[in-house]
Amino acid sequence: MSVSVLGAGAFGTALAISLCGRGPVTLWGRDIGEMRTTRVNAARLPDCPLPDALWITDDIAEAAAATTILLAVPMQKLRGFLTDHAALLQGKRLVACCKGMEIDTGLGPVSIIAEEVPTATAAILTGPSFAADIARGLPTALTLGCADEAAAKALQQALTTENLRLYRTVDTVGAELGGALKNVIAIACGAAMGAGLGESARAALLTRGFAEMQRLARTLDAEPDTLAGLSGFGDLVLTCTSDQSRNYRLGLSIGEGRQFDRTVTVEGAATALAVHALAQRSGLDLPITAVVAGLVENRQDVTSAMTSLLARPLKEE
Ligand SMILES: NC(=O)C1=CN([C@@H]2O[C@H](COP(=O)(O)OP(=O)(O)OC[C@H]3O[C@@H](n4cnc5c(N)ncnc54)[C@H](O)[C@@H]3O)[C@@H](O)[C@H]2O)C=CC1
Ligand SMILES: O=C(CO)COP(=O)(O)O
Repeated sequence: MSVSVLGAGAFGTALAISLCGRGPVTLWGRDIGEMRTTRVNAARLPDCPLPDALWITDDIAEAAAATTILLAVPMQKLRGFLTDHAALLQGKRLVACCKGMEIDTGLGPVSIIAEEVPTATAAILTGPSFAADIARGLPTALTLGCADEAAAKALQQALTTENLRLYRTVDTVGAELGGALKNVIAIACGAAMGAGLGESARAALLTRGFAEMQRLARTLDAEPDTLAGLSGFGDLVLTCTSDQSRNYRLGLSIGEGRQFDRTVTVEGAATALAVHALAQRSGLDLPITAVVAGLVENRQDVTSAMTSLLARPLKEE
């Protein structure tokens, strides 16, 4: 199975480095700059030399010749990317590596692949993993979601490396939701920590955030077990507790009243708006998501957000 990674940002580069442990890999990027000559992604992973087995190209047709293609572009860019290159991607195994829900439709990456490249086998790779950890060869466990069980098994075999252990599921909706929503809750946790509300407040937000993830998952017919796994609970814990996370750091800056660099990829901001709109359409109660949507749109500050959460009617856990 030949493998290419499309998108040479932090995550795409890290996955490509790791997969080189199994054989040659092609990495495509529109901004590969000097990567080909310096053999390092200086902008994203400056301390991680690129292995010899990694072929870097800006020729999308060359990269799309592989049978298995990892899509590592940001969530809100995925549909446009697929539309632009659909002819090259028909019939391939396409593995989404982005986390989030599309702001205009509320759809996750697997659904978007199915809409834009209907002849492809759509899968998702998600779970607790910082690009820098993967690129350095640190042990990482991820979820590979694909509705076609045979394809899921084949992809699990093909994409597992010495340090990257993949579990598989056919519940792609659950896998998508976990990765999307944990970023929203991480913004909430960062905001609470940035505002000095303390570790207990963070634990409460993380736990009640997990309840929101499960509530939405039930509504969308995802498996509760998937949400309790790496792609849900696992990634929630990682992202809500580490300032390596850009979503958590955006929250911190909101809580501290600092500006945040809006060019940084922070998937939870758009996803909060997408999920909040979805919740309003379906009459679903997702209060933490609602306040995060308010925070990222500057409609609310952290103090009023916390006050509104604490003033909610008392209920059974
Ligand atoms: N960085 C990390 O630790 C992890 C990231 N992810 C996910 O991976 C996805 C990508 O994130 P990162 O690689 O970290 O972001 P990044 O900001 O480092 O890289 C994004 C890359 O996508 C490229 N890109 C943007 N729009 C494009 C378009 N229209 N066509 C082609 N290329 C385009 C950019 O040029 C850039 O190279 C996100 O959904 C993120 O949630 C998942 C797990 C870990
Ligand atoms: O998804 C991630 C870890 O699993 C990376 O988190 P950030 O996008 O918040 O940096």
